[in-house]
Amino acid sequence: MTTTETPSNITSRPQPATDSRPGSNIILIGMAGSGKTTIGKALAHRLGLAHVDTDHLLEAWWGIQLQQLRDLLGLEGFLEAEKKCVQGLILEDCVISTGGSVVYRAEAMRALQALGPIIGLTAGFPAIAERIARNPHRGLAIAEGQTLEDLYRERQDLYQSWSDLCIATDTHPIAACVQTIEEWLHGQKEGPAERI
Ligand SMILES: Nc1ncnc2c1ncn2[C@@H]1O[C@H](COP(=O)(O)OP(=O)(O)OP(=O)(O)O)[C@@H](O)[C@H]1O
Ligand SMILES: O=C(O)C1=C[C@@H](O)[C@@H](O)[C@H](O)C1
Ligand SMILES: [Mg+2]
Repeated sequence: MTTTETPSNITSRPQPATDSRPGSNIILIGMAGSGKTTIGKALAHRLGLAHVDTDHLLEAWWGIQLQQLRDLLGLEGFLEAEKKCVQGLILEDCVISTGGSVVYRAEAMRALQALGPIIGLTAGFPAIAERIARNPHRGLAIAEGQTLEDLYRERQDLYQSWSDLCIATDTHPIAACVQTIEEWLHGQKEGPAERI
């Protein structure tokens, strides 16, 4: 080791290996309750990949639940913490489920784009409202005075514009969503990537 090298085993973050394959992950985005965690786990299992959920990383890093973190940091602070978490990801061959609010930070989305194709999970507002009501402990990055429907409408174009593929999770069961994603990924390996 020369004197200019940083001892990588002590303080520096691990860097991607020189033979790393950027883009080998699969990223899921979508509204809270759209199924990022559920489909992410099932897809990872199906493909034999590891599953990483950035919501769980944030909770582990801060040691508190997401809604508590949102309350502690405020909306902007939460979005910044989520962005930093995503920008710090160094991953290969993982299915990455994200938080619903990650689309509010373009830098975070560009970091995700570098990690692999982005799949947007969609569902109509009634299904999202029902799924969120079923799990009231689910955190939400919602501004004061905003309704869930406002939030849903505000985000639709964002999710769509960052997605390489969109899959409806309210009209297809989990296994069918996983199969469609798997087939699409297979097609991507054979031909050039296409935004649909
Ligand atoms: N086809 C489907 N795909 C995914 N989830 C489905 C489907 N049908 C029903 N569900 C249900 O919808 C819910 C989706 O919740 P999940 O926690 O996976 O969403 P999420 O996008 O990760 O939300 P959050 O952003 O809050 O983490 C689960 O209760 C799941 O069982
Ligand atoms: O859609 C949202 O606003 C959120 C969804 C969750 O995944 C968490 O990332 C967080 O609670 C915010
Ligand atoms: Mg989730």
